[in-house]
Amino acid sequence: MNHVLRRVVISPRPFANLNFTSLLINRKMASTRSYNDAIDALNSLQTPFAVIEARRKAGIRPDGDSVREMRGYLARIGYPSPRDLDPLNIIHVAGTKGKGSTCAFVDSILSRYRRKGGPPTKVGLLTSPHLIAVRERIRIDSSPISEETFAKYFFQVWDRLEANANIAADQVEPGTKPIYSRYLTLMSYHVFLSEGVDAAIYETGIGGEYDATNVVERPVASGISTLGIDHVYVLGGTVDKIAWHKAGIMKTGSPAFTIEQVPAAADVLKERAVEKGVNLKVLDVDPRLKDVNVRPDALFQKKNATLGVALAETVLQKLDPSFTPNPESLPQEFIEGLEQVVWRGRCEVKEEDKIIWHVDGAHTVDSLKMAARWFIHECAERSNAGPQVLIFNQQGRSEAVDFLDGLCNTVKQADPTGEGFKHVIFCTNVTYAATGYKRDFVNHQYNPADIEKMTQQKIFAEKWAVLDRSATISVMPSIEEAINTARSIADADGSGRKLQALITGSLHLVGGALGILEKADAL
Ligand SMILES: Nc1ncnc2c1ncn2[C@@H]1O[C@H](COP(=O)(O)OP(=O)(O)OP(=O)(O)O)[C@@H](O)[C@H]1O
Ligand SMILES: [Mg+2]
Ligand SMILES: [Mg+2]
Repeated sequence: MNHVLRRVVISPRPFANLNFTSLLINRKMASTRSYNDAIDALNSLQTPFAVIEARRKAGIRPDGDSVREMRGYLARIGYPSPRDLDPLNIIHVAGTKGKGSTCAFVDSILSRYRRKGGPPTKVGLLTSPHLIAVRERIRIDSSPISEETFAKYFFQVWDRLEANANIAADQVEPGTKPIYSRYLTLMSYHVFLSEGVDAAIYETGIGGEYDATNVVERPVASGISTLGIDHVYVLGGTVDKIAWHKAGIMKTGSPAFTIEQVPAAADVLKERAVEKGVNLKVLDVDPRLKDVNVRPDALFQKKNATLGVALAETVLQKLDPSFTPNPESLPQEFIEGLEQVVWRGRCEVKEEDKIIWHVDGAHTVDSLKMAARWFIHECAERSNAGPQVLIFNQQGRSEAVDFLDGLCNTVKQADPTGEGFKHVIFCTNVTYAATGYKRDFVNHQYNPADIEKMTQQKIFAEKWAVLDRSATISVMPSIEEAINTARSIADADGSGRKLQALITGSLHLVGGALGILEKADAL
């Protein structure tokens, strides 16, 4: 087993330094205020690892205060009433898996109407997490906002929060700023309203009820994608508890949609819909998708597409009274939107001379099984498929070791040869061997010592050795070295067949890997 620890460049930045960091940022901001300054300032809003640990130990979880605080911050940046968000015609999506994909379908469909002259005329999209760069979380007309636009609005929000530090003091503590992802959510409202967006698609961050995106009171529609287990610490360890949180995005007076769910989740969604007086529609896979080439050709993606279609139809009906859905068939704009959607890092295939890379950001038990089935399906379709290699990571979640059973067994069972992965490489999320993290990936929420010692990766390696005695297992300190290891295996193979590599377990891993494979920002 390769436990060689190379130089890992990380910046631990203890909590005690935060004030100093902010001072430096404030001083620098006055003169330059570039995108990089904005990302540094944003990174200073991350909750440090030590604080997260302390909260966990004390059992502190988000509650209703978090939405009230967001309202206070909105007031400080110039939007005192929740009605101020109405011009955005928000489509709000929650779920354990498929949120981002559903939002991407809606965005892609609406963009076809926009290009025809609308409505809508300008489409906003907020998603999380990011794959390559922070600014990709906030898109207008399907493109991440530019570095200049990001920096401009980032600092407008920053300055307004400071200038109005005492407004809405009954809702949020004076002088504070929202943490990282909440800041981006807050900023997105300002960006979209300032830029004249008239349809905005919002993916929730974690849960729904207490999520920062839940400040919206009158969404055009809410959609709940597939529910399962994730973020157990915040949301609870059973699917009914998780469903309670996600159901929090349904709003009285707005239509809500979901797809088939496991019974425990479906029951909670229905109960909460009744409580709120919401007409929740539970959709079977849309029969109009029969002749639509949704990729990958898998049930989970058809469910995401079904939800996307219903949400897009609802917003189009609101914006254009002459738009009437046809129950028999989908308009050409919908078909093109669904078939040509781009949602990077999910079920993506990249071919090189000696390797075919399969890249998927799955990071829950269920979605990793889905990714494993997709991978085997892809390999089975090729005549020249060589040995299978896995590159995996998941940082900062101790339960991630349990992801490995499903991944290992699904691949073995689904693989006609029954062989499974011949080589398994666990690496950290550090992008490059020599220079460490890209600025957009600096993460103070992980324990730096664990990354330096590759603690998590060694636990994964030990577990895999039990699951599959025949696999060759390596542990690598960076994504770049993991990719190079796979390339060396391909070089040494000599069978003339292409190595089949699956990169999965974390969107950060996948984003870093795509950047390396494309030798550039894959944005
Ligand atoms: N409906 C679904 N059910 C199960 N797995 C899914 C579903 N949709 C997507 N996936 C898997 O989950 C991965 C992430 O998809 P997506 O980005 O749509 O989810 P998400 O809900 O936004 O997740 P997160 O924000 O937690 O990363 C995909 O690459 C795919 O492997
Ligand atoms: Mg998630
Ligand atoms: Mg997402």
